[in-house]
Amino acid sequence: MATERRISQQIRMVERVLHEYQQQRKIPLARFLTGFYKRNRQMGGNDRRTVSRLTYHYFRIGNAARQADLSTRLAIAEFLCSEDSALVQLVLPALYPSVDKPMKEKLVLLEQQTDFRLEDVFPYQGQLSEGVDGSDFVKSLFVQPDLFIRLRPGHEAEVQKRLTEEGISYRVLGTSRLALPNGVALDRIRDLVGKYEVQDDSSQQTGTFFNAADGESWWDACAGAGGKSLLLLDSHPAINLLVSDVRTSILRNLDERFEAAGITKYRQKIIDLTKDTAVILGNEQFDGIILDAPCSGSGTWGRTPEMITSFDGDSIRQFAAVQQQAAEAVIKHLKPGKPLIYITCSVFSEENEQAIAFLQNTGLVKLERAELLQGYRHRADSMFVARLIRR
Ligand SMILES: C[S@@+](CC[C@H](N)C(=O)[O-])C[C@H]1O[C@@H](n2cnc3c(N)ncnc32)[C@H](O)[C@@H]1O
Repeated sequence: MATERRISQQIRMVERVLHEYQQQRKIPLARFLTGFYKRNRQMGGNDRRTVSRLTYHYFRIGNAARQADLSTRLAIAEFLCSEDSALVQLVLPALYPSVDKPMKEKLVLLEQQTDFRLEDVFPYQGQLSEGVDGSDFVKSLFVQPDLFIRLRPGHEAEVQKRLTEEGISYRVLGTSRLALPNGVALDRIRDLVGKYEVQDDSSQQTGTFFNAADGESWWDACAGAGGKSLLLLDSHPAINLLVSDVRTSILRNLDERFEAAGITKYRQKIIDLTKDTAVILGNEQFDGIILDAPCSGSGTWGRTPEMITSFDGDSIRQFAAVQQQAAEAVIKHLKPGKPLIYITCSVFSEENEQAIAFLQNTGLVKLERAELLQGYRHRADSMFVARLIRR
């Protein structure tokens, strides 16, 4: 009975979270929850963890079973996304014995016994890129992706040794790639700062498209906090790098990250790629340009499932317009025969292969290689990357 009361309280708390979150929808759920718990200090650690889990699961089922009342909907989401749940036991007792069954079986049971329909979860199935299996992609949204780190050159053995000493479990994916359970507080291991980078596995894979050479000059034109730049510099330390972004604040994060990594030799500028870049760059020409374009982020929604329902589908077109404009702007600064690396963390064709088709149609570039990195198949982000050569 005590458990029943506790679960009812947790459901009411989730209701409050959802109601308050509705008012400020623009911020990520993770940030909202941090603020919510600060305002509700009476909540204990267990309640916080449960409320966070329930809220994330609620968003993971997107638009499915929308007509169901909150407790049923939470139970459906819990059934699908967890291997055990007191809430399922209470609200959907007939399904509870199957809560630890494989997802495939659970989906069949849910569709037989509730209003849940897989096709209702993700509203943009028709807009997916070639090479994305719609059904597998949607199922990946029910699972929290892993945390991936890239071990910086020379520190591979030390980082693994320290993780083991700290009792942190990890999977080795390659000489410098590790997968860890999400939520591991790595930053508390102070002596490892600068020796690894938190970087999604697909993001790390984009580096195989760079193929730079010593002495070349490269421009990371949407550098953000510098994830791709660090990847580039770690494999090609002897290049000359310009980093730019439209946001000053994010470039400050980049500076801090570069400092921690011991990287001091780079140029930095604030450049808005939707404006005339010649004002700042003159006619400077580069041997390689990375355009990690602003995008819908739909390949990362396993980490931010609140986006499944809050994303405005019309904005895909707006992102695509900015991507085309930005790519045309940077291509002007590329030497003939040299590569533009176009990257998105989107699974939408309008931001991916259609952007490439547009750029090829300008006659300015030819496509060397493109790939949809199917992170959704192994608990990572999904990304698109293309290498285009300036004619
Ligand atoms: C996908 S993020 C870059 C992530 C970064 N490359 C990394 O690996 O960590 C896209 C970046 O594009 C920047 N951006 C958005 N609009 C822009 C514009 N008009 N001109 C230049 N940069 C822009 C954003 O500020 C954001 O940092």
